[in-house]
Amino acid sequence: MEALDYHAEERRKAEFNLDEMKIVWAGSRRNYELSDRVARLVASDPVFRKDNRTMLTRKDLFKDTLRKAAHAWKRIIDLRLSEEEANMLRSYVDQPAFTDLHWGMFIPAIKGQGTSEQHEKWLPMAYKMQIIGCYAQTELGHGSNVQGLETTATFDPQTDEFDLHSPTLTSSKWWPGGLGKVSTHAVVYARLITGGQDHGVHGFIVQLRGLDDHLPLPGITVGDIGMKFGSGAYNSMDNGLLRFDHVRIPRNQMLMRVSQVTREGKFVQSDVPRQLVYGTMVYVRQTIVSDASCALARAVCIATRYSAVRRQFGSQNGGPEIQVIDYKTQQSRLFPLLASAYAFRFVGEWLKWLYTDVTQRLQANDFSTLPEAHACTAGLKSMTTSVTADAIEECRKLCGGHGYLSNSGLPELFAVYIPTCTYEGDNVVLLLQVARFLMKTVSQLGSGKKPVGTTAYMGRAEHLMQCRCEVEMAQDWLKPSTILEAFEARAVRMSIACAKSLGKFSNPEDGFAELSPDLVEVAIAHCQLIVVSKFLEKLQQDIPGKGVKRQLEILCNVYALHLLHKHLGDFVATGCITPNQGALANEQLRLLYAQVRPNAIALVDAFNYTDHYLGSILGCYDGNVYQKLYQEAWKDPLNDTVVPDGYLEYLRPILKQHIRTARL
Ligand SMILES: CC/C=C\C/C=C\C/C=C\C/C=C\CCCCC(=O)SCCNC(=O)CCNC(=O)[C@H](O)C(C)(C)COP(=O)(O)OP(=O)(O)OC[C@H]1O[C@@H](n2cnc3c(N)ncnc32)[C@H](O)[C@@H]1OP(=O)(O)O
Ligand SMILES: Cc1cc2nc3c(=O)[nH]c(=O)nc-3n(C[C@H](O)[C@H](O)[C@H](O)COP(=O)(O)OP(=O)(O)OC[C@H]3O[C@@H](n4cnc5c(N)ncnc54)[C@H](O)[C@@H]3O)c2cc1C
Repeated sequence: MEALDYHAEERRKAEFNLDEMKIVWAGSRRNYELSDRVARLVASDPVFRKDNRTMLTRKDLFKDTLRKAAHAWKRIIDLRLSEEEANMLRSYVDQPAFTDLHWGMFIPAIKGQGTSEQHEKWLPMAYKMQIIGCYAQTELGHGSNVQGLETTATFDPQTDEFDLHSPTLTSSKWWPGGLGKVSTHAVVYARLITGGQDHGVHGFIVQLRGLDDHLPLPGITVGDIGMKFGSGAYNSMDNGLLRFDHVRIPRNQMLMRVSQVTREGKFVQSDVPRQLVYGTMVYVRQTIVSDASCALARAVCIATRYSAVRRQFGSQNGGPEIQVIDYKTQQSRLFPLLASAYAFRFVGEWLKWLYTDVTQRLQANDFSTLPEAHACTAGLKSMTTSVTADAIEECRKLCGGHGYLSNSGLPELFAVYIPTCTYEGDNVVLLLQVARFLMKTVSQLGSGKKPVGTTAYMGRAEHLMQCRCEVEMAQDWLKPSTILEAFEARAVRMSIACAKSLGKFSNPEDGFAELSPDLVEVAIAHCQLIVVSKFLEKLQQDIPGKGVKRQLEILCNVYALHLLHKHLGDFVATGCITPNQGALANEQLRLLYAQVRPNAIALVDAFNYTDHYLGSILGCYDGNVYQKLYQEAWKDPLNDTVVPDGYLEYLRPILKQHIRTARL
């Protein structure tokens, strides 16, 4: 018997080839096939069940995480999965674990900052998971200010060793994932001291626990920092604390690609810029942008499918009520998020390319694109994670009361997702880095140095400062060049206005501090321009499949025009557009929503998420929401007994007292 599909009618409405859209979303046919196979593999494996995890105690959740990680590793070995497939498998298991940090930061830190001898020694053990590592940078007293870290690594020429020490309470390492209970090793960031001189923060490979008994090595105090936001959620991770009491490590465990310490204790700074010590963060920020599109797509998929099932008001002659997805307000809240998911997907693809390019250049000692890579990864990490975190909460509200149920999947997704706005760089701190980069670019405009890459538009500042938007009718807003010029003009005008204001301060640092809220806005305008322009560039590509390109054009316009509507103040205040042109953009936006509507369900189907990965009754593929909610309610442990525990001790006496009082 064919299973009932409550979305069948919605799916029939789609005006594009879904299979081709799935490939666009995945990046290529190969990626699609790989990811589809791995997602199904995880979904069909009972060990990876996750429907009960919000009910587990912290200890049970942690043990469950260890069990899943061990099982995942077994599957990876047994099935001889490639590194790419293994990463996919871990991400579909969808439970934050120490392995994220081992593969995502410990290994990349050694690869990026270690010498070839260090690669040869450490990487084979790490790849086989004979050692498990984490990334121990943040301290109790300092996270954002990396140069403010206090842990010391003092070279002792007598023994050819470093002495790792935590001199203060605030120097305790605090937060590293995987550190609390699992990691045998860590890349520890500490101030390098040689001959009494402080050379700033560098990375060191330090063994923390015995490989036979898992006990902390002498001089090491290590443990978990405690429960975090939400039930389940990120509590599967053992974020840890760590203190060193004069722990000795051999000299060759300092990561020495950027700087070296010789046998005699001489500090040698190579030609490689010191910022490469921050390289692992750049790598992870880049991956976080792609992950943002996945998390956003997940929330949007749940809210869209549920909005098509849910009906409220408007029944005519006893007929069905209106699907909430047909309310214009619902569309104006939901469809920009759907468009943003696609936009972040494409900018994530581009950022991956940029990162690969900069890595290849670094290997050839070309450091010219490093500032651009830093600004793009920092800015886009910040912008996409902030939008996604807010969007998950918006999707919860779009699902009304049922969105607040744990089994909607949204509370847990929110709790797991929100720390991305903080980790790997606080989002405001990162936007200020972008602003610095932009102000530097503006200051060099008259010097003959041509801005390149994502700031190339600033080379056309003269035109962009005085150009007038030519929109006369709503449909004029559909011209890519019109949209692009409006975003470029807004970004450049905001940058130059801020640069001028900065120029009024005698001390530039005072000016930067004073104007920092405006500078954050400038950075956001620049990042939004990048996302819009990369979406438009994507549309220049040959995109096969009936109606696929057309849908993407619609989504691109929704993305750009909803931003224009949201930030109308910026656009109008900088004189890029008139208030009337702003109103025309809004008119066009409404027309675009009507075009998205029949395709909405198919556009979220294109994410190809299994019900297992989505983990949401409201977002389940077949849309059989009410029956599933009803069945699920009875599985709650509170419903194991008809009369609850505690009735005799606490409820009955009150009720009886009531009866006694009534009798009086
Ligand atoms: C299921 C998942 C599966 C797989 C996922 C795969 C991978 C993901 C893995 C794990 C993810 C899971 C969990 C996440 C765990 C999170 C881990 C962490 O949070 S680690 C700790 C992160 N910490 C931070 O990000 C700290 C933020 N602070 C900084 O980066 C810096 O201190 C600063 C704010 C940039 C300031 O640094 P500093 O004071 O040194 O710099 P200045 O402002 O003086 O600038 C000097 C100069 O340097 C340039 N610059 C700064 N940073 C960089 C850089 N990274 N690269 C290149 N250049 C940089 C800066 O622009 C200045 O340039 P100038 O103006 O002089 O030209
Ligand atoms: C779940 C999670 C996992 C983590 N995993 C790891 C890990 O594996 N390894 C690791 O080393 N670290 C890890 N961290 C730590 C994380 O990287 C830091 O918390 C993060 O970099 C932010 O630093 P902070 O906590 O010092 O924030 P703070 O800098 O103290 O921020 C507090 C507030 O001050 C503001 N602020 C700070 N500086 C400025 C400024 N210059 N200008 C304007 N405003 C400013 C911020 O915007 C923010 O509002 C993790 C954190 C979390 C939450």
